[in-house]
Amino acid sequence: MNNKEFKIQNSKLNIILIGGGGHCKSVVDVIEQQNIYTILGIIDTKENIGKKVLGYDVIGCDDDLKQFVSTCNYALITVGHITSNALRVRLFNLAKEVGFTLPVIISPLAYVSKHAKLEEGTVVMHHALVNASASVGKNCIINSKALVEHDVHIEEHCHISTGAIINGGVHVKANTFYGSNATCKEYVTIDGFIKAGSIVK
Ligand SMILES: CC(=O)SCCNC(=O)CCNC(=O)[C@H](O)C(C)(C)COP(=O)(O)OP(=O)(O)OC[C@H]1O[C@@H](n2cnc3c(N)ncnc32)[C@H](O)[C@@H]1OP(=O)(O)O
Repeated sequence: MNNKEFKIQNSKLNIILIGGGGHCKSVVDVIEQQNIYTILGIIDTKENIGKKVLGYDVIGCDDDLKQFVSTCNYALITVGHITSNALRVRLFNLAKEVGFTLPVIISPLAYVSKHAKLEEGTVVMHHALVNASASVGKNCIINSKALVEHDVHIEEHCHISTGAIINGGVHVKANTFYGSNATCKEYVTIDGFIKAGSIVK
């Protein structure tokens, strides 16, 4: 390794991922492509400590979170959200409480307008598009190939699933699950559980 490579590797920021299931795997891929953070390990249930997710060690469970803050400033909630987001919300609040910073993670394969605003702990996955004047609250998942159009306002703790379309000016209330391939009329308000493939008018 030459000097330049060494400096680049050491200038990367450490992050831990909280939740070691399927969504975690997709987020690992985004973070690896982004090449800004070094994944120190995964937090999952006690039974899974010592196992690996895509080569990264499960290093602890929720109870251990506080001990990692001194070696790692950054964390992201990588538990998924389909039937309920209660666990994502609880872990987000816990991570904040113990002192982690929850960054915005954007895939290098996504497009996020410089006129859009994203809040802490939100992830924008591969090939998603967030257009001008859109805003996305904290701890949201904008999943692969989702389209969030101009002037959309998404409140906190929402999951906009794979391939979903949110047309211009729509307001998505907090904790909403918006299923894969769902679409909607422009400037409507969306709240709750929207099934995959729905049309919201
Ligand atoms: C990377 C990724 O994989 S992102 C994954 C994104 N996944 C999706 O978009 C699919 C989400 N699921 C759905 O939209 C629906 O389950 C469907 C459309 C696939 C099936 O719907 P239906 O056949 O009409 O089934 P039904 O209405 O009985 O609901 C089935 C499931 O939907 C979910 N569901 C339906 N309504 C609700 C609701 N109001 N709140 C929470 N969950 C609900 C539950 O998971 C339910 O499972 P259960 O059997 O444990 O209750």
